[in-house]
Amino acid sequence: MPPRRDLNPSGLGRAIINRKAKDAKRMQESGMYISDLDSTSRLKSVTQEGDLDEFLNTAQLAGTDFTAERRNVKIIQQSAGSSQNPYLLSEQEEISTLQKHQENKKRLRVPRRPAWTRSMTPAELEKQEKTAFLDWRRGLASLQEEDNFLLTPFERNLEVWRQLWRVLERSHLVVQIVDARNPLRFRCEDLEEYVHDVEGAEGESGTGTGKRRCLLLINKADLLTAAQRCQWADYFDQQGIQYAFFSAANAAALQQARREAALASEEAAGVENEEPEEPDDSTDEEDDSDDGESEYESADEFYFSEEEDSPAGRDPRAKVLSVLELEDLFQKMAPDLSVFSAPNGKSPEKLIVGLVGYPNVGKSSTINSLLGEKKVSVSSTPGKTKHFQTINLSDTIMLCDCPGLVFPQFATTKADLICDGVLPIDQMKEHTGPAALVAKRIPKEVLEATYGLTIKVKLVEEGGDGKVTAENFLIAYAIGRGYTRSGQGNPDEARAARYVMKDYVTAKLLYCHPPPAIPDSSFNERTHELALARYADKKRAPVTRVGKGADTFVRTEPLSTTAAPQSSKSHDLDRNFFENNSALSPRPFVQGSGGQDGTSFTRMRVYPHQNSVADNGMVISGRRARLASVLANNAGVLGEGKKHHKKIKRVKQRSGKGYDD
Ligand SMILES: Nc1nc2c(ncn2[C@@H]2O[C@H](COP(=O)(O)OP(=O)(O)OP(=O)(O)O)[C@@H](O)[C@H]2O)c(=O)[nH]1
Repeated sequence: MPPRRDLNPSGLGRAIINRKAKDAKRMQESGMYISDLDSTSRLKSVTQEGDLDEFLNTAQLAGTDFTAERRNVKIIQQSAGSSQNPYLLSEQEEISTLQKHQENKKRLRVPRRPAWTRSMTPAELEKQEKTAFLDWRRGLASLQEEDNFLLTPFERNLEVWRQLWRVLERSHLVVQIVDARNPLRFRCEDLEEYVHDVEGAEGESGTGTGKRRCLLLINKADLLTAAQRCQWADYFDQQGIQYAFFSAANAAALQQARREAALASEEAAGVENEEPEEPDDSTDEEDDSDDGESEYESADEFYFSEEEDSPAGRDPRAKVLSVLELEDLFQKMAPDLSVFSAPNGKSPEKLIVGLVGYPNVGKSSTINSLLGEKKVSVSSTPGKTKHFQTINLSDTIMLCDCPGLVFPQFATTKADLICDGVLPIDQMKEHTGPAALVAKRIPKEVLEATYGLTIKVKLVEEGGDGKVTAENFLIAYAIGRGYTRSGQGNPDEARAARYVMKDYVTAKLLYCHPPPAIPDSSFNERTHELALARYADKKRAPVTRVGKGADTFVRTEPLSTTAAPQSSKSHDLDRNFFENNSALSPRPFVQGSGGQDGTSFTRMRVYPHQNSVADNGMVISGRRARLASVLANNAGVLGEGKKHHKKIKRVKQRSGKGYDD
């Protein structure tokens, strides 16, 4: 007998189907035309759209009939024989482009949330937000098409902007976090203007405007020398910008040291390592568990401890604030909360600090360091934070973390955005542009010393210009690491580029943009000197060359730390030496085969960049270097605990560092 049909149509399966259909309908209405969406994909950051996507999304947002218009096709022509990368601008083009940007910067706006009241229905609210958003997108499109401006990929998903609107409405102090290596790239001036225009959370006209405050927090300040921070401080002072330097990485290192010191003193006192008890309210220490892993391993080598003793290092404007100093600054900068009174006359109980910024500038790390705990997941992949979160920092402060947002900006190139860590490297389709920028910004000697490579360049006598190009750098890197393309075994430049770009973004290859009117070369001179000192003892990887015809030979070059072009005499000498002493010559590095000399894996050998130079010139490990620098700068801070988080239990989380989820 066939099984009886279930006569009840309201089973779980039907409920799921109904739910999906409802979600899909809502999504259609909210601005994304795709239908298979759940709550996370609604918040997916959309910074790059194909023409068709853009066309359909615009049509969807408009919710009306549309007529397709033919777009003008721009052809970028490159003169034959030019060494200029077609994905980058020439020097002249860059100057005129920047000038044009400066003149038109007021036209780049953050989308505003239209005024709203509690009496509006959700549908009305939705409709007016979509209309305003569409107008905003049209404005940017006309900037691109009519005025021929090139814009950076910017956030196009209305849902993500809605997150920003909510964060701004809730916050009393809006902290814009920027990356110290390029603060102006990450600073959105219009956001600061918008903060002053934002209406109150109650949506009643005039209740919130002009009351919120802004602060520019320059995170990753550990990557700047004290002198560089002073130069930036001069610039920000001139512009009347409220700013502070901070390093979430230094703060985390200090917190870890505090935990280790506490653990060591417990052990010294002979305390049994039993199940940890709930911490006592009267103690300062907040946590006793630790996985011993630093979140900032990749950038660990950059601490300018010796700089802190210089006159620039003693300039209070250039000081890298500690966590407690930053918290104090929030309080000092806070507006009077009584002006934010709700209609019932009650003032807010806590200061709400909104944290806003581009992806990957370190918002989550800053929050973690403020909390002294890992509460927000940190990743080197941009765009990890998807939804805004509120976190109680203390009895008086609440943090509000906004997802990373790519604000509209005039573009120089997409390559710049990859270098700035705004666009994910794993989605990089064109690698020569970003690699050419790295080769232009980091001197040849530093590239060679960092990777232990010898980069061959075309000298003037050979018809070249003696400069490192993306191509010869990537080829040297790929050969040194044994990255070959399947098939003919040619060097895999695309793969090499991905590794190099990750190193650039995580600051293993460090370049800092100077304030306007300060030349690049002088600004980064000390940074490059320190990088050279750090890798001074690093050996060069052998270069494998294949000659032509009967003369074909494979040889390795001597290990040297200089990169002078070889004369024919030394060429012969080398050849002689290596052919006769092939047993002595180093073997090329083969991935997975252990150390470069064929011995077993050691961290020092495989990751030699994780060394740093101490004040006395000695090479010390990254974490020790960071700590030395932080301690030099904050004498006595090891004992400085934070009372208000002692109860938070640390949840062990994968850092995501070095991996892409
Ligand atoms: N050197 C250095 N690196 C830092 C610092 N703060 C964060 N980083 C690194 O920057 C990367 C991004 O940090 P996150 O805290 O995840 O950045 P986020 O702004 O929250 O990123 P989204 O989640 O994409 O919005 C990670 O690789 C961090 O290790 C710092 O003060 N110094």
